[in-house]
Amino acid sequence: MSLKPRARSAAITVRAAAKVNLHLRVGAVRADGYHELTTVFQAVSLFDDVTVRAADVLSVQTSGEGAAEVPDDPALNLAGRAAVRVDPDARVAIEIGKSIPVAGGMAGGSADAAASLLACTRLLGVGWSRAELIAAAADLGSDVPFGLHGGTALGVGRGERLSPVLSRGQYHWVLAIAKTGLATPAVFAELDRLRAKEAAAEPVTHRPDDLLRALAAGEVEQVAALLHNDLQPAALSLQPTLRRTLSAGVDAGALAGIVSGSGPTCAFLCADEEAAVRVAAELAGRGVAKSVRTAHGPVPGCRIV
Ligand SMILES: C[C@@](CO)(OP(=O)(O)O)[C@H](O)COP(=O)(O)OP(=O)(O)OC[C@H]1O[C@@H](n2ccc(N)nc2=O)[C@H](O)[C@@H]1O
Ligand SMILES: Nc1ncnc2c1ncn2[C@@H]1O[C@H](COP(=O)(O)OP(=O)(O)O)[C@@H](O)[C@H]1O
Repeated sequence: MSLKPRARSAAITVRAAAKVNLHLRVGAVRADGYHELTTVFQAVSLFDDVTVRAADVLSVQTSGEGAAEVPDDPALNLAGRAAVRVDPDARVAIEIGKSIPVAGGMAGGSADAAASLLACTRLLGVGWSRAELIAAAADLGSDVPFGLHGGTALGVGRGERLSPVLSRGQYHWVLAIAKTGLATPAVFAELDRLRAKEAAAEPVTHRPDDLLRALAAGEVEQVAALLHNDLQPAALSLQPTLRRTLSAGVDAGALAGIVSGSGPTCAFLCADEEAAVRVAAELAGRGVAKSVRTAHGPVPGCRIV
């Protein structure tokens, strides 16, 4: 007789959002190999859908944007690993419908992990508190707690310790999705290499008070002027063609452009929705990206649909 918690419903689908880092300062390498960082995340309206149902064995199937680059082995797929974190003997079939670019610096895998955690706890009737859910998320990856949280948040530590940020208004983005991805560890390693070469001063990771004030006031132009990413030089060093993408977006009328997290997706903040549609059309015509999307933020974190 099985002592496993019983499945309570046939299938649960959780929708999970992508993120951009409005601000990302990378500090020193810690003893555990991670970098201390300070970041401001904003969840944006590109979504993956993760559906979990009871099954005989654990499996993961991915469809949609970039599915061929996502591992289906549950031991490698972050959504499969999340299911095992909920129950080491989880017998669930996980289906991921991807819209978030893979290895794009938009935390798609982390979003899927967060969605799978939420879906599996519900499906398997695991009565975790919110704190237990967040702790499991942090075990799975630095960006996973933000996948649950959504909205706008300040992240410290390795990015997993979050506090909510007051943000007024909607921000309209154009996302230029690159032909090939960048692996997050490689981008951090490239930053270390560049810093060692330049004998740079000790990096600073203090709270970005000016940006937090601009977000609270809903001043989009001010937010655009304050976008910052310490990983950008490393991403540009690994994919030099991104320089052309960044200038093309600004030439097309965006207020500012930035590499999203570890890249290579370039995110352009626009004055309003109309401007974003114009910039997206112009950028698509220049052929500097595999695809161009518009999105707005902030949007909520994982939710059951
Ligand atoms: C850079 C950021 C910005 O939000 O995300 P992406 O842009 O890649 O999505 C995050 O810091 C990534 O978060 P996540 O993708 O969850 O990373 P993890 O799985 O925790 O770590 C993957 C690898 O990235 C490096 N890493 C990550 C976080 C951190 N604070 N310091 C690091 O050095 C380490 O090499 C680590 O082994
Ligand atoms: N569910 C998943 N979705 C996407 N990538 C995944 C997933 N599970 C594991 N991966 C692996 O993680 C790598 C980085 O994933 P992703 O989260 O898309 O990028 P980033 O860290 O740049 O935001 C991918 O190249 C892939 O090999």
